[in-house]
Amino acid sequence: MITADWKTAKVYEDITYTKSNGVARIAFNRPDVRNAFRPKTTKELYDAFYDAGEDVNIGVVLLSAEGPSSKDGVYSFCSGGDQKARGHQGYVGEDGYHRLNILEVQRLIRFMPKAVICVVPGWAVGGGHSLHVVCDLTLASKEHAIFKQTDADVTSFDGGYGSAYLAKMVGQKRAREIFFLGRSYSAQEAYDMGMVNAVVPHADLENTAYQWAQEILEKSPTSIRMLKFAMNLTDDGMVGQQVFAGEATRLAYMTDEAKEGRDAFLEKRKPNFPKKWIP
Ligand SMILES: CC(C)(COP(=O)(O)OP(=O)(O)OC[C@H]1O[C@@H](n2cnc3c(N)ncnc32)[C@H](O)[C@@H]1OP(=O)(O)O)[C@@H](O)C(=O)NCCC(=O)NCCSC(=O)c1cc(O)c2ccccc2c1O
Repeated sequence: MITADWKTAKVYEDITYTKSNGVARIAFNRPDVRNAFRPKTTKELYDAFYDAGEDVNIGVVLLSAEGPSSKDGVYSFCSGGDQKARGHQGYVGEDGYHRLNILEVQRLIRFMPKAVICVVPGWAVGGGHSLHVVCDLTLASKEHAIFKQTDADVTSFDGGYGSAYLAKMVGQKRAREIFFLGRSYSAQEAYDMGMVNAVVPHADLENTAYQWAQEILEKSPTSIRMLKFAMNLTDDGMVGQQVFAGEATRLAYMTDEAKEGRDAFLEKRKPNFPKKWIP
């Protein structure tokens, strides 16, 4: 078992960002408001996820949360958009613009060629629930994780991955129940529905996520990225095909054929491709 030795990768205001032995950990850090995200939070999340995606030494990302709340000791993963920052068109940032830019973070998680594990130590609500849905894997605290969709209470519906992809995961009837009734579900209930990979004692949650990450890091990086994009493909339509095909193009670039095509162009001659049509 490898013990994590987290080193700060960058200092932010609303999140923490650390790295250890091939793993990046990005964590919400507004526990007193159940880790609700405001535009500053989503901007920081985007920046950290982008960095983790670009870092060739990072193979797995954990999306987690700091806590508990200093006010009442309650643990949370994320309670979605900060309703105090909500204006009439979106969530209002320091620049005064209204944004729904958590969707950009969702797309970054979805399209990054690395596994993203969601670590849920407490409440996963509204847009926080949708974030867990879009991550590749979810581990949940046995004692404190609670899954709840409040979108229909606050007229803010995630009509993309948060709902449609959830339905693929737990089935249409359960997904409609989750959104239409807005009930709370325990980690075990979420596991039984198929939207959580493991229910873990709270004290072991972070370490378990780290060990799962280490197991993934032992696998072939090319296989992990191709498998992730293959599993995304049918649900992501033409964009899913584009992302998967980009990886196929990268593999094709590595062949002698591709080198010959490039060199022939640069040398202003006809390409002499190897005449081998593999069966
Ligand atoms: C999460 C809760 C169920 C927890 O309930 P509990 O009783 O344990 O805690 P309190 O309610 O007392 O909260 C403690 C403290 O935190 C503040 N707080 C909690 N959540 C938020 C929040 N989302 N925004 C702002 N502040 C929050 C709360 O006010 C308390 O502060 P005090 O100062 O009074 O101590 C419960 O808190 C809860 O239901 N929270 C709200 C959940 C919610 O409705 N979230 C928004 C859903 S919509 C959304 O997230 C969303 C965002 C997007 O950007 C989208 C973009 C595009 C499409 C869809 C989007 C989307 O759906």
